[in-house]
Amino acid sequence: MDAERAKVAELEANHRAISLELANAKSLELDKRRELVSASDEIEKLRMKHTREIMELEIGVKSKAREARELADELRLVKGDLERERDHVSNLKATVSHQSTSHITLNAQINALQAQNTASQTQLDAAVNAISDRALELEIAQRRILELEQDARESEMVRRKLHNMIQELKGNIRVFCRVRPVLTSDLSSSSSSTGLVRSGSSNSPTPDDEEKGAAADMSFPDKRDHKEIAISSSSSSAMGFERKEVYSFGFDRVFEPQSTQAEVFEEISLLAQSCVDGYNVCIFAYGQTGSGKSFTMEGGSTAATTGMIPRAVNEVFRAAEHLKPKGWEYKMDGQFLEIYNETINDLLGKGEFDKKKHEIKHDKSGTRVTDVNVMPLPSPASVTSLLRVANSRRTVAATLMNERSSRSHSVFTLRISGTNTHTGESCEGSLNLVDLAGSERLNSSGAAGDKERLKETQNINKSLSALGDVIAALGEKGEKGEKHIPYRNSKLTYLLQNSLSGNSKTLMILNLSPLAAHLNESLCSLRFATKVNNTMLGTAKKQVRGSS
Ligand SMILES: Nc1ncnc2c1ncn2[C@@H]1O[C@H](COP(=O)(O)OP(=O)(O)OP(=O)(O)O)[C@@H](O)[C@H]1O
Repeated sequence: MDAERAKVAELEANHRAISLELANAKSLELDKRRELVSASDEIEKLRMKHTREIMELEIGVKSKAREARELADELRLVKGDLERERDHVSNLKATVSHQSTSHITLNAQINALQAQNTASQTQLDAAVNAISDRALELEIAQRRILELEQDARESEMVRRKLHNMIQELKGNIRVFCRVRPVLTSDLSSSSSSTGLVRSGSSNSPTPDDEEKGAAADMSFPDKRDHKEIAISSSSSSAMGFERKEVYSFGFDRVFEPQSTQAEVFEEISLLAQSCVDGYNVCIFAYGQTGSGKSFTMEGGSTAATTGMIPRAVNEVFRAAEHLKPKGWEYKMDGQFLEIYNETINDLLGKGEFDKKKHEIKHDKSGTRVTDVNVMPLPSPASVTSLLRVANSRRTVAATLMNERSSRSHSVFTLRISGTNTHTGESCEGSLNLVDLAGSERLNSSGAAGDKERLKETQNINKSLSALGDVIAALGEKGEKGEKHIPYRNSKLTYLLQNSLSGNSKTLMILNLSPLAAHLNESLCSLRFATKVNNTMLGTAKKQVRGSS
C-alpha cells in the first residue's frame, strides 16, 4: 500500500508536475499566440509600408521618366543651339580671317597716312606760324584802322562843328532835300491818286511820265559834298520839237533815295544837341503828300527806319547825360499838337476829338498853349509812349476824317530846362519837330463844291504861305534892321514864333517824290525851298542865364 501510496503520491506528484507543465504550456501558448498576433500586426504594417514604398517608387520612376524626357528635349535644343553656334563660329572665323586681311591692309594704309600726316603736320605747323604772323599783322592793321576811324570820326566832328559855326555866323536857315525811293505801291497807284491839279506849264509830264510809277529824271551831280540835285524835263514845242530842260538846285545837303534815316540824322544830330545848350531849334518837313515827310520825321517801327523825332529826342537825352558830370541837370517835357483848319488840336488830350479852344501865349518864360497836356519826359522811353498816344489819336482822327493827317500840320515840342548845380547857370532850349501839311497846289476851284475841302485848302495855303512870308521877312530884317514879322498870320507861325525868330536854329527838310508824275510839284517845292535857303536869318542865340 505504501507502495501504492507511494505510487499514488508519485502519480500525484507527476500529475501536479504535469498540471504545472500544462499550465506553463498554456501560458507559453498564450504568449506565443500574443506574439503571433503582434507578428501578424507587424507583418500587416510592413506590407502597408511596402505598398506605400512601391507607390512612391512608381511616382519617383514616373518623375524620373518625365525628367528624362525633358532632358532629352533640352538636349535636342542644346544640340540645335550647338549646331547654330558652330555655324556662327565658322562664320566668325571667316569674318575674322577677312578682318585680319583688312586689318593688314588698314595697317598698311594707316602707316601710309601717318607718313602723310607727319608731312601735313609739318606743313600745318608752317601754316600756323604763317597765320599767327598774319594775325599779328591783322591786329596791327585793325588797331591802325580803329585809330584812323577814331581820327576820321573826330575830324568829322570837327568838320561838322566848323560847318555849324559857319552856319551860325552866316545866320542862314538850313535846307536839306531828301528824295524818297520809288515804292512798289507807286507802281500800282496812278499819278492822279493824290488828287493834285497841275499847272499847264511847259514842263508838264509827258504821257509816258504819266505811266504808273515812272521815275522822274533826277540826278545828283555833286558826288563829293552831296549839295546838288538836277531835274530834267522834256516837253514838245508848238512846232513839235522836243525840248529838254535841266533845272539845278543847291542845298546844304541833298539826300538821294537810298539814303538811310541814320545818314539824315547824322547831319542834324548837332542841331538836336544844341537844344541842351539853350538854343531853340525848329525842324520842318515840307513837301507834297506822300513825299516822305512822316517817314522822315516819325519813321517806321524798326531800328533802321526810326525817324528824326525819336532819334533827336534820344540825342537830347544823350547830350544831357553827357553834361551831367559838368553839373548840368535837365528837366524835359513834351507836347504834341496838330493844327487843322487853323484850330489847335491837342494830340495828347482825351476823347475822340479835342473840343477845347486853345490859345497861344508868348511871355518871358516862352511860348505856352492854353489847356494842352504837357507830359514830363524823364526818359526816352516816356517819349516813345507820348508818340504812341499822339499817333493813336491821329489815327482815330484820320479814320473819322479821310486823309486828315495829310491836311494838318503836326508840331512836336520838347522843352528842355537845365540848371548847373556847380555854377548856378540855367538855360532854356526847345526842339520843335514839325510835319507840315501836304504842300501840293490844291485847286480851290476844284474844291469849290466841297465846302469843307475848300476851307482846308485855303487854310493850308494860308499857313504855308504865312510860313514863307515869315521866313522872307526875317531875311529882310537881317538885311535892313527892324522889320515887322507877320507871325500872327497863321496859327503855325504864331505857335513857332520863338523858334522861328532869327535867334533860333531852323532846318527845313524838303521831301520830294521821285515820280515823274509829281515833277511839277517837285519843281514848285524846290523853288520854295531855294527861296528859304537864300534867306539870311539872324545869328542863333543861346538862352542862358547866369546865377542871380
Ligand atoms: N526814305 C524812304 N524810304 C522808304 N520808304 C519811304 C521813304 N520815304 C517815304 N517812304 C514811304 O512812302 C510813303 C509815303 O510817305 P509819308 O507817309 O511819309 O509821306 P508824307 O509826305 O508824310 O505824306 P502825308 O502828307 O500824306 O502824311 C510811305 O509808305 C512811306 O513809308
